[in-house]
This record gives sequence, structure tokens and C-alpha cells, in this order.
Amino acid sequence: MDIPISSSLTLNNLRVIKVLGKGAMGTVFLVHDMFHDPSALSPFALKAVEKSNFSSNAIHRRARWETTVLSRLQHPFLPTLLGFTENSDFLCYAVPYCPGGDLNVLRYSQSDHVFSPTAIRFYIAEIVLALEHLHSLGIAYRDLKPENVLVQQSGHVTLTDFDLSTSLTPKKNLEFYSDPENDNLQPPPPPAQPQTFKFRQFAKFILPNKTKYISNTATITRNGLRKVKSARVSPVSRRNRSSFYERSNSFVGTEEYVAPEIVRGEGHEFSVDWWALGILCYEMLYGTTPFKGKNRKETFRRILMAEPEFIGKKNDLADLIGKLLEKDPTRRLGYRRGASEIKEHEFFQGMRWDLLTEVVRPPFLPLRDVTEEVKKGGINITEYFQKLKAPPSPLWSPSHDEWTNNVSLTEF
Ligand SMILES: Nc1ncnc2c1ncn2[C@@H]1O[C@H](COP(=O)(O)OP(=O)(O)OP(=O)(O)O)[C@@H](O)[C@H]1O
Repeated sequence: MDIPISSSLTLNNLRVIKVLGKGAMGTVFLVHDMFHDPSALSPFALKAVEKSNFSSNAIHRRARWETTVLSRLQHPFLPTLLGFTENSDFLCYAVPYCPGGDLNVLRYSQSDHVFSPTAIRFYIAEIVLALEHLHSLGIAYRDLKPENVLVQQSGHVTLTDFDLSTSLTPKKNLEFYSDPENDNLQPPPPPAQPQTFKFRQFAKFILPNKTKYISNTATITRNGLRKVKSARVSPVSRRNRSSFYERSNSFVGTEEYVAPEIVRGEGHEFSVDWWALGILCYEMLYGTTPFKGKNRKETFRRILMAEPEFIGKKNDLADLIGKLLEKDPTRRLGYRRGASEIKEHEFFQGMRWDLLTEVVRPPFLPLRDVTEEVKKGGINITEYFQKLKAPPSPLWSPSHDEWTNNVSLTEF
């Protein structure tokens, strides 16, 4: 069953099934449209960013930038913007729901907390195609990590979280974009065409429940699962910018995943994503990142100085990782010819890149559906937000836009 969703969301029609996750920017809900989809056959993810968090302007810029990026994406391994709306207190946007959790959760569900080389080959190949598409649009992702690789109902991947991405190509190719590091903010253009939701039958969630923060950079879930948070360091001013080929000097990303050129504060470009891909491969293979130190300072020192350690006989995967973790970005695999260089590596020998989307038996498939959760009922998202504000005034009426600036989203 396909349900057309218009680019403009009607918040009053949305019912929250559950909270999917929270990040630095906002809360992501699983919702369904009570008007178009009363049985919740096609739930979708709604990210709500609270405008009272916009104090420094940085979150505001990044949220708008993320919607702008999402509105341009048309790729099977990247999300599409299904709808967008905002009022005085919230900015909300909808993307397809990924019921399989993220690669971090999935890795912890494996024996020994590592993936088989076959699974790594599948996931990394899809991520390479997603990054290739982003780079072709002039977007460096800059936040690749297992937590940002979600698993769709089909078992294929979707990258999420584009607020740290940036445009690196000439502005003439990016006329709709407003890079968060520039002042020129534009509202996102509507999705190119009405999107449709496919009927989804779920079997199992692998999402963690509540998380408990242990530091600025990591959380531990109830299952003892480690979840790395983005190490967001304020952007520094740009340098070394040529009119044709822009380089970003922002210091962004998750500390164990940041490339040496970012640590050094040098300008960086698309190859930071190929570095992060190397870290991701390593973590999927060994269950730990290669340069992790006791603290951020030591991690950064190791990123700059240490070589990755490989266990056992060096194979194609280890060779690929070594070439992606080249400290000099100009010698890193992917620097000269982008994704093509990575696709040509021996690890991917025999890979039918054009048929990846056709793979019907990916390594893991989400198993359980959300029927039970939907049966429990949900809450109208407008009511949800209203519950979070200060006690309503006697003059309050549901038709008024009454959200205050001080509400904070919490789990219900
Ligand atoms: N489409 C989706 N389907 C299922 N879960 C999702 C989806 N999008 C986001 N989530 C969940 O919500 C969490 C937070 O989402 P997201 O990373 O986009 O928020 P954020 O505020 O930008 O986070 P961060 O602090 O990492 O920047 C994700 O880690 C994931 O668990």
C-alpha cells in the first residue's frame, strides 16, 4: 500500500508511536499520519528540533542545512525528505523509518561484537555508493560512524544525520544550498515530487531503550552498548579557500573518526569521509576503533602518529583499511578519483555494484513489526509538544499556537 505524503506536514494529523532516539540537535519520533494512514501501516520518522536550542544560531543553521541536504537526496542508500513544517517553537521534518536500528546496535548483537567479512563487504559497499552520491552533489558527509548508518526494513543501509555535512564544490552547482558555515540561510525547497511510503512489515527492533550518559562523548545503554556521540568543536574560520575548490576548515566529527588533517586544523575535503570509512571498516572487523586513546588528547595524538594494528595475516580487507587510513589525505585511497578507486580495490573484486539494490537477502533483516506498539495507542504530536510546556493558561485553546520557547523534549 502506497500512501502519498505531501511536502508540508500537518502536525495535528501525526500520532507519536514512540521515541526513536535523541541527539544533540533534536528528538526523532516514530509517527504515523492518522488521516492518511490510520492503521499505521506506513509509519515514518519525524525529527523535531526545538528552536529554543537555537541560542547560538549553530543548531538553527545546522537544522536548516540538514533539511536542505535531505531535500536534494535521491538515492536508495540515503534518506529523502518526506515532509517539513515549522512553527515558532519547532522545526520538524520527516524521513523514511529505518526499523533495523543502526550498525553499532547491530554489531553488538553479533557474537564477539564483530561482523563477518561478508557482512562488512555488503555494508561498506552500500556506504561507498551513498558517499559517492553525496560527493557528486558536492557534499562532504563528515560524520560517518556506525550510529549514523541505519538499517532499512529491506536490510539495506541508509545514512542519517547530515547536520555536520558541508558543501565543498563551487556555489554555482549548489544554488539551493545554504551551508551552515555561511550566513545565507534559505528554507529548504520542497521535495522534488510527492514521496510514497511502502507497506512495511516489521519483525524485530534492535533499538536500544533508554541511554545513560557517561561522558560528553559516549553513552552506555541498558545492554552495556557503547554509543559514541559526535565531538562537536566550534567551527573555526575558513582558510585556504580557492574560488574553484572549496575546502572546509571546520573541526567536526566524532573524535575516534576524525581524520588527521582535521586534527591538525588544516583544510579538509571529501577524503575525510574515506578516512572515516577506514575507521568504520576497522571497527566492524575488530570491534574497536584503531586509534582510541584514554582521552581525547591521546586519541588525537594516535590519529596523527600511530599506525593501525592488524591481527593475523594481512588480507584484502586489511589492505583496504590501511589504504583508507593513509594519514596524508593526498595519498589516501579515494583522494584522486573518489569512490571509483575504492570500488576497484581487491576487497570488492566481483562486486556487482549496479545490482546492490537488488540484493534481497542482506546480512540481517529487521524482524518484528510495530503493530503491538500502535495498538497501545499513541499521542497526537501536537498534544505531546503541548504537554511539555508550562501549565496552560486558562485562556489556552488548542487552535492557538501556544508552544512556549522553554519546552524541552523528553521521553513520555
Ligand atoms: N529514519 C530513522 N529511523 C529510525 N531511527 C532513526 C531515524 N533517524 C534517526 N533515528 C534515531 O534517532 C537518533 C537521533 O537521530 P539523529 O542522529 O538524526 O539526531 P541528531 O540530533 O542529529 O543526533 P547527533 O547528536 O548524532 O547529531 C539516531 O541515532 C537513531 O537512533
